[in-house]
Amino acid sequence: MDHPVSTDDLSVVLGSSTILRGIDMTVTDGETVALLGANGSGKSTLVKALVGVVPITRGRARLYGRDVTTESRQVAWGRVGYVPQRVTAGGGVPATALEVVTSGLLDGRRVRPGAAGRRRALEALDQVGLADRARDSVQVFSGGQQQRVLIARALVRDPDLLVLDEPLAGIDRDSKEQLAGTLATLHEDGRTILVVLHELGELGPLVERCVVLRHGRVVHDGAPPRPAPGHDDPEHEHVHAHGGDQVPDHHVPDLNVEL
Ligand SMILES: Nc1ncnc2c1ncn2[C@@H]1O[C@H](COP(=O)(O)OP(=O)(O)OP(=O)(O)O)[C@@H](O)[C@H]1O
Repeated sequence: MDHPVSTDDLSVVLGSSTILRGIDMTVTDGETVALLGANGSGKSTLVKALVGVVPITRGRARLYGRDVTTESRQVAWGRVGYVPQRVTAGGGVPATALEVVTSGLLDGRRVRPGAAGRRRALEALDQVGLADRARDSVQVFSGGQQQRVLIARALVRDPDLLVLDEPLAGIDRDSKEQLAGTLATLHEDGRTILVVLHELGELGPLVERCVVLRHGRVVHDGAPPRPAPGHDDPEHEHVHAHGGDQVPDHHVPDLNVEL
């Protein structure tokens, strides 16, 4: 079975630093997996290595069974949508939201995506709630709106595997909920989603498995950390009896895995 993502003893050294150490990770068809970990634990480097942006020093990474280093030309890149961590969608080049999203369809062979492609790009913009801004320059967009344009750019290929690096960072609450809804629909459709997150947040209900990195190693791979019973109840006051005294309990209850 060729899984959407599999890594085998993957290590990445950048400069003189070992960033990832012996990562074994598999994402199976239709799964939604969150990649969690503290700042600098290597989450972005791992997804960059998976999509061939960062060179792999040892071990291997495969997408749909093809080695991203040695079989790069055979990898089904058309099945993969990648949303990098918060970069500007404009890149200094004046372009409308529609142009940026349409460029996600270009694969080096087709010079112009044509009317069908533009229709598809409009649908993708609609999925992120920006259809009405299609013809505006992304340079005037807010950071969160630019992020949504980049997500639309990945969605326009109708990918089977979506790899997103902190897609909700810097996005307002309504847009987060909208994007969570879009990802939920893709998940129900059977797509595979690997998403780098700081906290489960709005995507919590969607995530089936968490891989937690610390100092470039996997320290947890399994069920999402769940709040202790009752702690996710908004009415819960986090006050427990300790030897007869009521002592306020200020620990953060929603992530039991130490990051
Ligand atoms: N090109 C590079 N050269 C050297 N070190 C790098 C390079 N890119 C990243 N690093 C280092 O690798 C480590 C992991 O970075 P990475 O961006 O993967 O972490 P992260 O878990 O995604 O963090 P964050 O949550 O802050 O985005 C960091 O210490 C970073 O400084």
